[in-house]
Amino acid sequence: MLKKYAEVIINSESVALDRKFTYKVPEEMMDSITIGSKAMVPFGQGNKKIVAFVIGFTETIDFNPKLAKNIVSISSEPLFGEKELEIALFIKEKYLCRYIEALKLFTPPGTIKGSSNKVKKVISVNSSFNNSEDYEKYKDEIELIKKHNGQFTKTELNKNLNISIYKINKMIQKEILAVHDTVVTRYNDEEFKCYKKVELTVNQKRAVSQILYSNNKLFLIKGVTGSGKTEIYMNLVEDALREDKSTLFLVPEISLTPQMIERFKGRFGRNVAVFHSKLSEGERFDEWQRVKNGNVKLAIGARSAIFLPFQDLKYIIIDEEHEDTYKSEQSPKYNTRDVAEFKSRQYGCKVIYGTATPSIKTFYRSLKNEIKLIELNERVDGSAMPPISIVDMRQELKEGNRSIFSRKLYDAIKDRLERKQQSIIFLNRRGYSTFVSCRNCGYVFTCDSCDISMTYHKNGYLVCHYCGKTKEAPRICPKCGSRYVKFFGAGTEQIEQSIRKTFPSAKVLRMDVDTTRTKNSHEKIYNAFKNGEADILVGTQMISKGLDFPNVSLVGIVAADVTINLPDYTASEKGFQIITQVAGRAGRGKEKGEVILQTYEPEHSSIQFASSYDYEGFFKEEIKVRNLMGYPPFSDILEISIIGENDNIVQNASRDICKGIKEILKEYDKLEILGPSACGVRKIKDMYRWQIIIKGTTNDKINNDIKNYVYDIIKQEYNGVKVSLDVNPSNLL
Ligand SMILES: Nc1ncnc2c1ncn2[C@@H]1O[C@H](COP(=O)(O)OP(=O)(O)OP(=O)(O)O)[C@@H](O)[C@H]1O
Ligand SMILES: [Zn+2]
Repeated sequence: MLKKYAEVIINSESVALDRKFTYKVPEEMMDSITIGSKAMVPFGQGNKKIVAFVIGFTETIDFNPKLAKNIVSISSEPLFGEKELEIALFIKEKYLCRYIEALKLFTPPGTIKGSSNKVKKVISVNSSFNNSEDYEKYKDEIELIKKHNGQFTKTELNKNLNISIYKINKMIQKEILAVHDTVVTRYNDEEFKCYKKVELTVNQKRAVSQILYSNNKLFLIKGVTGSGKTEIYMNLVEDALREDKSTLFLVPEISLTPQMIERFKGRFGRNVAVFHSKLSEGERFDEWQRVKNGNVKLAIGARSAIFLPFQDLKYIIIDEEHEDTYKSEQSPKYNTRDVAEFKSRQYGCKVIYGTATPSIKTFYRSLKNEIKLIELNERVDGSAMPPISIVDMRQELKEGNRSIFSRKLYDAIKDRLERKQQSIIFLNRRGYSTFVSCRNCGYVFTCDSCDISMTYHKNGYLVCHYCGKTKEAPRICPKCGSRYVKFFGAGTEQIEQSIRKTFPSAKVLRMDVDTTRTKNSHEKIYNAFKNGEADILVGTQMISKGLDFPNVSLVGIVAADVTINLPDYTASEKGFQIITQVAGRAGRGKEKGEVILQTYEPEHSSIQFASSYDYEGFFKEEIKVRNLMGYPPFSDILEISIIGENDNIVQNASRDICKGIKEILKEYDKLEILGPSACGVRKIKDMYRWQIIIKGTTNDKINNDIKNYVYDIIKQEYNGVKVSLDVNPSNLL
């Protein structure tokens, strides 16, 4: 086709501009313009030049050709290719986002703004230099610099090799030294200790060859904690490398632990790209380029790494498959699993899901043979799974124990301290006390901006975990003036404090959002615990997965109830998963492991099944409930959130929208429309939140019809209100 006209998407967040625009391609550009070209185009009345992305070509247009404007210029290299465009369009349709949002997923970080390689001016000895008189004079410096040719800048030479700036300048003047630009690598180039290859167990070998030789494209490795899944992944990476092909290894953000990177870089060398949200834009740019240039054949990354520009993928591995973080919560609200499977269809690569506790949906798909199931039911060393004993905390209270620790957990911690073994104490709640209330009138201290109680932190402040607002902890109730202000519930801070008090000799570390804010803090805590500098690690879900410390023989779950009681249809699933995962941290070395689980609801099915490591039992029961209630995997969910500053207006808008949607969906009697109702947390950051939920067998067309309708009514009638749509959100809170 002649590239007479180009269809472009304007780089703008405005909903009104969310469509294709057509521009004329000047003749001199016809050869170089392609899909993915970044173009400058004149726009609007004033013909202001703005950035746009080329997504297609056409020979005819449906308006007066005289009105077609010319593209002004294009970038020398396209930012994305046809395959990437296909995925972007898939995401736009399925996850109801705008063109530009979907396209931006594929543009290298910062390139729209004009980021580029970082260069610095380094110095080396001029290759043509041969003046013996000068050589004698500067002999020492020349020899020194030669050893580090092209490595240092002027100031670095001065600092590292102790040569005066004056001398350096002089030598440059005399053309002994030459200055030139070099690209600075902004990725971590650290060398890691070799992570030795091991002989695979029979089960691991079987898993690897099933993946290698089967015609299936999708696999689920369901392997108990400590069954050696990582080693299987590494064998796949090697298999790809043998053919000079690439592997993408995805992990949840919080599992992107130093341990993981250490292992992969220790096995495969420095040429491993690492990609996650804590990197700076420059670092992300450089990693992106390394992949694009084919300089790395393996990337480890969190969700967004799925968009790295690999063209020769053989495997996409998704570790801890059950994790929520594979679903994006911001627009585009894509599900990484869907994108991976789309890529599999495009490139023919295999997708491997791995976890000890598959999500209900993925396991269900494996039973229907959409995904090939591979099971590993034993730990690598054949050791038993650490037994989980349940402690009923109601009974403890009855018998006069008011402490956070049951007697059993107390004894176990004490025992490990004596035997110089390590313990992990888990509580999925940070802070000191979960909420503060007045015993006299019942007043609960809540955040002014959010409909949520504030958490007491040890520094004497109340903190809102939704918006981060703080206020000084009160002594007197602001409502009734009483002095009986009491702190309820425990968080990780209090656990830490409590352990320090009860076991003064114990060395304790804490890992949660509050202790890992700075860049390398996570790594420091991890290393300290690994090196045996502490006896006890206290933490939230951050410590629940992936960690492999052989000296940990005790895991204490302080209050399992926290994880199973969220008002959401996935609560049981999440509860089961997290208990199993944390329990799996125990007994991974020579010592036998033990898990003590404290709860007020020992009869809860998640707790019962988890305590006997009975995934199948749990699944059977949960899938029944889902079927009965019509929840996924038996339906799809479209969640429409309506958000605004004024609760009344938000409610009114929600009702109107709901009415309209009922009208649109009236032929689809199998779809259930729930709401409008206030969200689980009704107000966050001063914004009121309502939701409408559509449940049933929806499809892209229905969803897009609803999207268009909703955006229209908002535009026309409810200017101050925002809506967002989410397809199969990971929870409905
Ligand atoms: N074939 C093997 N021989 C000896 N040791 C092995 C072998 N495979 C794995 N290991 C070791 O077993 C331990 C557990 O493996 P790994 O961390 O991969 O488990 P996992 O299945 O990923 O568990 P989790 O789900 O808890 O993360 C590691 O210390 C690993 O080095
Ligand atoms: Zn708040």
